[in-house]
Amino acid sequence: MPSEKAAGEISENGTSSQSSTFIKQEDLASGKWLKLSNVYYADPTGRQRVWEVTSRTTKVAGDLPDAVVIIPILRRNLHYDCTILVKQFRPAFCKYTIEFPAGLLDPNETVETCAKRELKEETGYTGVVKHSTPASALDGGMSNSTAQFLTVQIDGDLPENQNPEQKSDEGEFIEVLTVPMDELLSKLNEYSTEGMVVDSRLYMYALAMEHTKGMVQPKTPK
Ligand SMILES: Nc1nc2c([nH]c(=O)n2[C@H]2C[C@H](O)[C@@H](COP(=O)(O)OP(=O)(O)O)O2)c(=O)[nH]1
Repeated sequence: MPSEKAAGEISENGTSSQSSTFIKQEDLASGKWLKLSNVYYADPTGRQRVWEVTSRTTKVAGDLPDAVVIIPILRRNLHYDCTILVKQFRPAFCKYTIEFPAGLLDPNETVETCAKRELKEETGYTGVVKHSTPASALDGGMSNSTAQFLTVQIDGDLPENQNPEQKSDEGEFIEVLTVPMDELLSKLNEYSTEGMVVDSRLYMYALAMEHTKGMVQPKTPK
């Protein structure tokens, strides 16, 4: 027999019988790039709660994301399809990370223009946008930071992609890694074993590809 739901309990289709509501935001500290705030809200039972939240001071208004992440697909004649990754020192970890190319959206820039600009700056490649996600959460437990993920196809046989040259910003030291799609998960595991921190979205992308290959079968109900 189905049990009675408590107020605010999440139902089977994922909706709540009542919803949480925003009360107010109190800024605690602000630097040049990041802000720390307390967000006060009422939970579905009406009880007031508080959550510590970080946000970027560069956040643009509206539904635009903070950042654009590029999923590059490099196609060349007589080569397996590859993706392009970036290795860089991340002070938050004091370690090198492996990530998809990405960058913050400039004011008045479209996500497509940002994706092409960041891909060019970080890797030297020029490509065509094939797919775009909505703005999605990057770390919802601690930040309101969002990103759109754009799949960009790179024709590696074009003259402009023969000798790709980065256009790095001052203070940016990025190593470009070309990894065959087929070997992505095993390469990421290698990087991890070697002490690098692999970005979780990149990891999940590689893992999902393994799932679709049937090497790791998601369990389905019989
Ligand atoms: N959190 C933080 N962001 C910074 C700092 N300095 C700084 O420039 N930024 C912002 C502005 C930089 O543009 C950005 C660098 O982050 P990346 O993910 O590598 O994106 P990119 O490809 O460079 O746009 O972070 C800082 O000290 N802290």
